[in-house]
Amino acid sequence: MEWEKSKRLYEEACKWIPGGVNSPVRSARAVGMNPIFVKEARGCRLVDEDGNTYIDYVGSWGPLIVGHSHPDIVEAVRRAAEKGTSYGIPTQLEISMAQKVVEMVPSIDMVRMVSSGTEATMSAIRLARGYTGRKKIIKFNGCYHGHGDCLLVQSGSGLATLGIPGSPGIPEEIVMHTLSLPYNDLGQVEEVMERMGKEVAAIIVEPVAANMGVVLPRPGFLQGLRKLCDAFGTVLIFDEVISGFRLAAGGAQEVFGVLPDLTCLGKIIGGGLPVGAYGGKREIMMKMAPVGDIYQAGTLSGNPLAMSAGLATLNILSSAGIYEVLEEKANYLVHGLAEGAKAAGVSVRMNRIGSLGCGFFTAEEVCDFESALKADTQAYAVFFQEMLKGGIYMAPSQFEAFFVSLAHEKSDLDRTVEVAAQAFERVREHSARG
Ligand SMILES: NCC(=O)CCC(=O)O
Repeated sequence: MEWEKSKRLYEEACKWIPGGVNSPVRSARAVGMNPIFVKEARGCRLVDEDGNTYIDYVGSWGPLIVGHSHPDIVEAVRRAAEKGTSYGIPTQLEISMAQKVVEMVPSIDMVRMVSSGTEATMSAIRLARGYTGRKKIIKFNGCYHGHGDCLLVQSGSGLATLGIPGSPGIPEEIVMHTLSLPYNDLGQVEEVMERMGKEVAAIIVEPVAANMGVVLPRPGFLQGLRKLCDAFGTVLIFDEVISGFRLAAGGAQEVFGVLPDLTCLGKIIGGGLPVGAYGGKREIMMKMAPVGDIYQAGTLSGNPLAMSAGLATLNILSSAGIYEVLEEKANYLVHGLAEGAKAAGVSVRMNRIGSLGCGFFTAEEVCDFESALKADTQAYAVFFQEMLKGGIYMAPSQFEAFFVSLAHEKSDLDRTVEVAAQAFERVREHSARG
């Protein structure tokens, strides 16, 4: 496989864009490569500028659950664009979107659209603080809630890939109110809440952590957070930017039967266009301006193109049996991958829920950030490179998820398993060489 054109484009990009990328996670540095430059994509397939084709498991980091350039989405965006791309004036589309979200997500009574997941979490935190009149927030190590200042503490995603805990440029006065605790350790949360629960505005959590690889909540963890928030008058925020509409129509809260006070959404709700949303209990949401005095705004919030793409996606996801289909595809894939790793004698921990998954190159159970960080990132780099050469595009980091879409056919999954079997062999050879 040749990457001549991608290489040239990368060199050119680096002259004008820091690191050649508009988001650090797109860099392939951690896996010892340059990024590929995409020309186009359809279904589950990407085509790069050199004409190489890949089966894609990144899906734009989650939004493309129905696959690339799905005809319904393309048509919805085209129709919307013909009527204007943005007004900054309310549209009926925004009502349809709000109704759809309220119908699908169990805990949401009212919702506000924004333009990214980062905006959603920033706004939800402000709302929780404004509503409670408290400053402190609790988050969890390895969870990533976008790049807003007060949440960039012990974060996953690109920070985990780069091995950095936070970012210069964030004054300590801003993060002094953020406490980051180990994911899945309810005991520690209880202890902190006993001490200072009345000062804690919000507990924010990815109900399924998907930015340190994928880590599932232990039985009772989410329920325990709910109880603590009830006991101390703290707002429970689920960041379902990744898990929302991915695990089920109602996201992780539906799957685990735990209802947060506020939910942050993004990715799938925009069908591949820039979007975010936060919503929840009416009583809390009504504190937002212009009815209340907590402020949040946006030129492109509720953008008609994004609403149209999002609604078209949510309509597909509302059909009966869709999540069972996704479950079946992802289960099939993960079984195949696990068998390949076993046959090659490589220790891989497959963590999966629905069409969201990850393989950690470690023999130990991965249940939090600490155990995730024990994964062998060199082994992952070898795996990534071999998969890429075989025409399979995985996330260029051990600490990101893979996403199975409705567009992945059995033959695509079979091909993936076949390439992976070889890739695991290369990993074993590489490890044997030390
Ligand atoms: N876990 C990574 C993402 O969700 C993608 C957002 C980004 O570009 O940082």
